[in-house]
Amino acid sequence: MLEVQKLNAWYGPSHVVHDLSFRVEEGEIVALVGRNGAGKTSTLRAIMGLMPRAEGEVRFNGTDLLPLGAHARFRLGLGYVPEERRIVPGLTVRENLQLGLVSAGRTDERAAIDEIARSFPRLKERLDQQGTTMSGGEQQMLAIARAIISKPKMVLLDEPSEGIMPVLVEEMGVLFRRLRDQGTTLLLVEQNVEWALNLASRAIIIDQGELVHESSAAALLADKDIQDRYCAV
Ligand SMILES: Nc1ncnc2c1ncn2[C@@H]1O[C@H](COP(=O)(O)OP(=O)(O)OP(=O)(O)O)[C@@H](O)[C@H]1O
Repeated sequence: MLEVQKLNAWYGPSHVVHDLSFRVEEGEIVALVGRNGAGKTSTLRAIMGLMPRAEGEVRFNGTDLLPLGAHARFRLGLGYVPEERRIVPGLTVRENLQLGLVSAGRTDERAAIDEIARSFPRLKERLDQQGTTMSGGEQQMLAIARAIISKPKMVLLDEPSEGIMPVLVEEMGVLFRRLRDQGTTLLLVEQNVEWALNLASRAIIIDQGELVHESSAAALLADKDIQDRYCAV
């Protein structure tokens, strides 16, 4: 579904992603891990068209994404939950969800919001509340809901469990498994390595912008040496 070939990316003069190649198959959860500053966020941003400069090839269901703008990538069915969540201040939960529909060009608004509210009971009770007045974990759930309301084929998630209380992290895991079972493909960047590896079928590690390890998630879960070498905080 997603084929990344010799991807390179830069912030100005700093070259932060180096010849990165990996694939994500349809319907799987892939964990992308590595220590702080390894280049995980930059990789997701390059896939989404949000890096100042990116070169190489990123194919999504055969279409080369790099020549396309970020908006066109959303429309092809790629969803993105950035690390900083970007819940819009001054807008209610419902209005934040509507933004997800608008950017994907989906118009059956009432049905879409009813449907998403069933999957996120915590949001259902708060549809008319300001999004930014919710807890950090609830805002993260809103950011995820906003990304999946348009039914993307694949979602890139940047450290969704960061700073979230354990009960919500648990709920998030259930949600990700359900999304996968419904056919959504997930690329999950995480610092919470054990949690991510328990959800994923495959794992990729990047270090200093390069791919240094690729295996089944179970194999990496069992390999504490590699985890310590590349994922220790
Ligand atoms: N806006 C920016 N301008 C310049 N350099 C940046 C910028 N954002 C990140 N970098 C640098 O790019 C490199 C990769 O950072 P990136 O955020 O992709 O790593 P990461 O693995 O996602 O780490 P983290 O877990 O801390 O988010 C780091 O050296 C970082 O300092």
